[in-house]
Amino acid sequence: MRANTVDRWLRDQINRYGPVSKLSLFCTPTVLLAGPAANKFVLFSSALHLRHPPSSQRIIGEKSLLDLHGDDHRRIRGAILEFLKPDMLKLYIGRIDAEVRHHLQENWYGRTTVTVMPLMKRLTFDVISALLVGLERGDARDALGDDLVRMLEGMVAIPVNLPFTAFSRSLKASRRARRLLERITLDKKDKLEQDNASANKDLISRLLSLLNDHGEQLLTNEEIIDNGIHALIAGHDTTSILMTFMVRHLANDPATLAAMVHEHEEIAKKKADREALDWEDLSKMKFTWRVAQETLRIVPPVFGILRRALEDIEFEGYCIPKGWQVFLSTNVTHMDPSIFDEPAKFDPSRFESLSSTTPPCSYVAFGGGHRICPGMEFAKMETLVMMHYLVRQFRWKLCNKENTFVRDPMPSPLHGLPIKLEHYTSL
Ligand code: HEM
Repeated sequence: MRANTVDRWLRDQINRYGPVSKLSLFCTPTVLLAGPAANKFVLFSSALHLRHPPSSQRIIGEKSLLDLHGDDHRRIRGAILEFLKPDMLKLYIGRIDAEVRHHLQENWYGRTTVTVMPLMKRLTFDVISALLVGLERGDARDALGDDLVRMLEGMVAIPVNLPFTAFSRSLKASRRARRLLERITLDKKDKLEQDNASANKDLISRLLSLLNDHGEQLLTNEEIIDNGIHALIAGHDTTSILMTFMVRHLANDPATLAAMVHEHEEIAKKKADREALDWEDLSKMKFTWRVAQETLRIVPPVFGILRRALEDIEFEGYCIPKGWQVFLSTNVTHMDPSIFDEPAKFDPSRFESLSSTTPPCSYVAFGGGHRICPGMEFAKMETLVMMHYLVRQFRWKLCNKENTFVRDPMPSPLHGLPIKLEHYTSL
């Protein structure tokens, strides 16, 4: 998948054969769909089950949301949302703020060039490992970070467990990460039982403290571990890609950058020196979030959604046979000129009134329906906090003029996006 040819190939396929066509994916007959009606059909249908590359289940574990449906999916998703809902997330802005400042101080400040993508990955990992698993900075966090990278490398690999394959390295990393999460889970359980820890400290503590109607732990330890690993994986590359592509875009769009700087300076004016951002500050970053949404429209980290038909099912007069896959190309809809006027133009103002100007389900960067991304608010918080400090402290120029990216299957800019940095103000 080189130089975003996948996006182009999907667009050509849909232009040639229309919004419903056939192909073979992972050796399985697959219906390719695009458009708002297809988005609604796929995201809301209970006759289509989530399908993912076979290697990912063995890396993440069988009890994660990826493999669950119906009541089990609702129970675990509900538990995860107990942590990821805005009321809870409000409690964590200070910690995200501290991680972002530390990251900038360690990795950006005093440098003349940096490579953005690996740094954004490091930052998102630091934030999610602190808030989802409760790991402080140190060796255990670093080891989990290395294992997470290895796990991600094997997610779409051929699932053959032979020595020296990406898949076998991923499985080993997954076993190590699982052992670490198991130790952390048992330790937190002990502390919670002795009333020696807060149930709201992180996702694992929150999941451990949820009880069913009989007063028993709602989720088993295995469910907690598998879903902890899944949340780490789901939250790592996605948010770092968003922030990387925002940096790439802002380098060549002084008007958007100036509007963002203005928004953040207004917020900073009312803060004491070194005071952390709070929920109210984030609620004022409306323009910045529109810039993020527009970035996700043009370069969605998740460019397609895969499902499997549980029974024969009809869409717009076509029968999709039981067992077939459905691949929903979300990026093709995002770039459809009949829905988004001048789709290649970067225009954050589209998001001022998106629902009145586009058909429902046109914008699906975070999915939709019962599997809509539960980490959306979390990703929003991380992105807004990072952008607040970045645009106030730095100016930058791209080292590579070529404006392309590869998909593998997540998008990544050329050479990880090296930039020349200029320091604007100090921390
Ligand atoms: C810019 C950042 C992000 C983007 C673009 C994104 C996108 C998505 C999309 C499109 C889906 C739906 C996939 C489908 O229907 O098959 C999804 C699901 C999911 N995301 Fe995100 N995500 C982001 C950040 C996060 C974060 C930070 C977390 C965790 C803290 C997270 C956790 C999850 C989980 C657990 C699911 C599975 C939900 C389910 O199956 O019920 N995501 N995400």
